[in-house]
Amino acid sequence: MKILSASQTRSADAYTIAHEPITSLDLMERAAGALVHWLKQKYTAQIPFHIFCGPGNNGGDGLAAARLLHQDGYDVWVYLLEASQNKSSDFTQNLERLPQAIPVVRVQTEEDLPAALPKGSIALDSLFGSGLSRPLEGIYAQAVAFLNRQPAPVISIDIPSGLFADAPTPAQSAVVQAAVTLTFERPKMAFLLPASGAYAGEWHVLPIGLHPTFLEQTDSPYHLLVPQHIKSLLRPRQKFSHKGTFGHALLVGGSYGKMGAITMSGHAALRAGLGLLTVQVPHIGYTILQTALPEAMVLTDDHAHHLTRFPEDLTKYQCVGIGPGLGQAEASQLALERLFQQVTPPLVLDADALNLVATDRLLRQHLPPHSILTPHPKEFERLTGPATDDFHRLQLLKEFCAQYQCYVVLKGAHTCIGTPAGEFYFNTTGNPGMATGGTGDVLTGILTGLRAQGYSALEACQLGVYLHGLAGNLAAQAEGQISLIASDLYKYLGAAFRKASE
Ligand SMILES: NC(=O)C1=CN([C@@H]2O[C@H](COP(=O)(O)OP(=O)(O)OC[C@H]3O[C@@H](n4cnc5c(N)ncnc54)[C@H](OP(=O)(O)O)[C@@H]3O)[C@@H](O)[C@H]2O)[C@@H](O)CC1
Ligand SMILES: Nc1ncnc2c1ncn2[C@@H]1O[C@H](COP(=O)(O)OP(=O)(O)O)[C@@H](O)[C@H]1O
Ligand SMILES: [K+]
Repeated sequence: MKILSASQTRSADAYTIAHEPITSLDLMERAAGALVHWLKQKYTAQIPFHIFCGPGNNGGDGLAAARLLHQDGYDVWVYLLEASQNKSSDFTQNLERLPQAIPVVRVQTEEDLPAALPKGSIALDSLFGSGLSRPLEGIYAQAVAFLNRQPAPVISIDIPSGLFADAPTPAQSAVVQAAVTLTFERPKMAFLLPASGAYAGEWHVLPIGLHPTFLEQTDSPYHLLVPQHIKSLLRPRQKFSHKGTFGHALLVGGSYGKMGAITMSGHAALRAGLGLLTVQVPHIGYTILQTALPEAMVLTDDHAHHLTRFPEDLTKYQCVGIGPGLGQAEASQLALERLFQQVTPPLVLDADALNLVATDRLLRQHLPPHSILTPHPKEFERLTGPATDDFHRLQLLKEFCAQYQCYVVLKGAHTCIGTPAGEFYFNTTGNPGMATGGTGDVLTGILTGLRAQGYSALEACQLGVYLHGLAGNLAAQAEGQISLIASDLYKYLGAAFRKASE
């Protein structure tokens, strides 16, 4: 699903108004109807709503929602913050349509704000939406500070006021801290990035029937991974298939004290449907692997504690995953240099393999094209240099993927897959329970297992990242987020495959 910029959203609104056709006022009515429908599912008419409206169409949404909630028997208070001269015409018309019975407070100075919102009420933030053109100041910033100190939960309409949809919001700006954001048609980029995403709280997308032709014809490099797409990628097993049908992968890693990482990757690769798995570990890992992962074949390095060489013949493997628990011994770095100078099967590089690539220019220069790299933000910035903000990090991601013709899985709450073609795919599954050691190793195993089965690099990244997060969600449902550990992810991977194919 494409993610649209604020200006594309404006064009989508305009296109819908012209081609459906529908008046702008009626489109706003539809948006407000979707908002109120959502609110009514969640809150009974005993809950009072305090609605803070700005001068633009976002404020217009708030006014229309106030009228609809009032008609449905809810207690509603409206606070008008319209210092701006440019009130939108839909705002003005919705103000005229506001029933007399709704109390309206005109807020021009801080003194006009109430001391506090009554206990048990909900605040709706419709101060500014995607039309925000500069940081909030004066009474608008004061209203934001007021909302942020209320115990009442704040529900933001379309986007937390003060947050830029698709550019960095300057530090120290006044931004509403929403408990929930109800956003129209598509999530905004800002929701997917760590610095800004926290303001949106839990966000829900409300479809408002923007014109499908516009959505189809508009190009965006930014995409969201959605269940329908994931389902379309999954390949069901055929009756006469055999283990050879599902690929043979090699996983390389593990070092003294870090054998768990490669063991978990191995479990995950097999649970991802892989036909055959060989794991290469340093000598001390032999018994550990044979015991903990009897389904895998094991090759041992001559060295007891770390990797010094890759197998001579790699042609029998359809994918090689390198990195979990690898360590950064000089001999391992040399082994990687030798590997990169030959023709290799598709590679998945993680953890210390990435750290070695980051410190060794030769390795970077010879990075085999179409490799999959799976850094967390710190590992990523070791590869590219520091990012000044989340949007700059995406720019670095784009440049890195283009320069090295590789796929980068930039891990986080909304993991982002960067591609050589300059596209970005944001994940929608996963939860903070997954912020625990070893979950990245599990992802490496899943990606290696999928790639070896013949999924393309992009397909493997999309499927792997989505299923890894979905397994995390299913594990959290059963075990809770706090107690979730990395091995739960491959325990629930089967359930994730089943759910994704429903
Ligand atoms: N039919 C449709 O189009 C639909 C639209 N929908 C809704 O519309 C919302 C977008 O509406 P919008 O474009 O009117 O923008 P919005 O954010 O309300 O305010 C812009 C106004 O604020 C002003 N302003 C900006 N920054 C400012 C600042 N820092 N401090 C002070 N003023 C500032 C700016 O003035 P200017 O920048 O020119 O000074 C302008 O006057 C969207 O999020 C969704 O909720 C839905 O109903 C679906 C149908
Ligand atoms: N808050 C979060 N929400 C969703 N997923 C998360 C969150 N925190 C971490 N994850 C996921 O957990 C994994 C952590 O990987 P990584 O940092 O490499 O861990 P490790 O090195 O311990 O294996 C990534 O796939 C990441 O997307
Ligand atoms: K808002």
